[in-house]
Amino acid sequence: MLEIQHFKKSYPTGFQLEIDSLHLSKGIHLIKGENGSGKSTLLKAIAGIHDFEGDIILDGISLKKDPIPFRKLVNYSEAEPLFPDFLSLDELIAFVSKTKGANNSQIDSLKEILGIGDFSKNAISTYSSGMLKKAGLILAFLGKPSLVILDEPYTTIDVGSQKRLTALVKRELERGVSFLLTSHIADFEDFFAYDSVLTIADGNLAQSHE
Ligand SMILES: Nc1ncnc2c1ncn2[C@@H]1O[C@H](COP(=O)(O)OP(=O)(O)OP(=O)(O)O)[C@@H](O)[C@H]1O
Repeated sequence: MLEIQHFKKSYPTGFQLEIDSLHLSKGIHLIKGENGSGKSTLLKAIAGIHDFEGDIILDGISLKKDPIPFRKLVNYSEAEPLFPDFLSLDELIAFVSKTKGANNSQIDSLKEILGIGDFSKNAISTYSSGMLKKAGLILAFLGKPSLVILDEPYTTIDVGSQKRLTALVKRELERGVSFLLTSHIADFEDFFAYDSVLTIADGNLAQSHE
């Protein structure tokens, strides 16, 4: 499903993450690591958000050679999502739905699952932290992604929404969507039957198969 080749990302602060070669099979994968170890750095690169050395290939499509078709296949929910304050979530959903090919029935169903009520009509500037997280999450499920990246998906959302999110991830997995997740929740390793666990430490990544 996903191949990472000769990956290197460094920041002016001196932080560097290097992955010579990594293969992720179709399914669900967990990324673990301490604060500041480089999890979000890797996820942003896979989502095509920031530059890096090397290449990432999803379903045979190279991010470096074919960035637009690649990005159509990847959906990403940030740990701390930021959106323009003056837009409403409904406006964001309409925009992303056009690019990702989502229809109204998918939008309505995702809104119900994630507990997104009338607040989606209001400007982002009025949202609580949980509402903001739900905004990021719904956008990550729109259309027909091959890979959904969820960075800290459970932070700040209420317990009912957490349970429905878990069921949603399991349903989409059965439909053939792959997932890459991070979480600092203590027993998160028990939430899903991961196909592999990736551990980042000291700028390097190790993979173990469950
Ligand atoms: N835009 C940036 N510019 C410079 N340094 C950055 C930038 N983003 C992240 N870093 C640095 O890169 C390192 C890895 O950060 P990253 O956000 O990937 O960690 P993380 O594993 O996701 O952490 P956390 O668990 O706290 O979310 C940190 O040392 C951080 O300070």
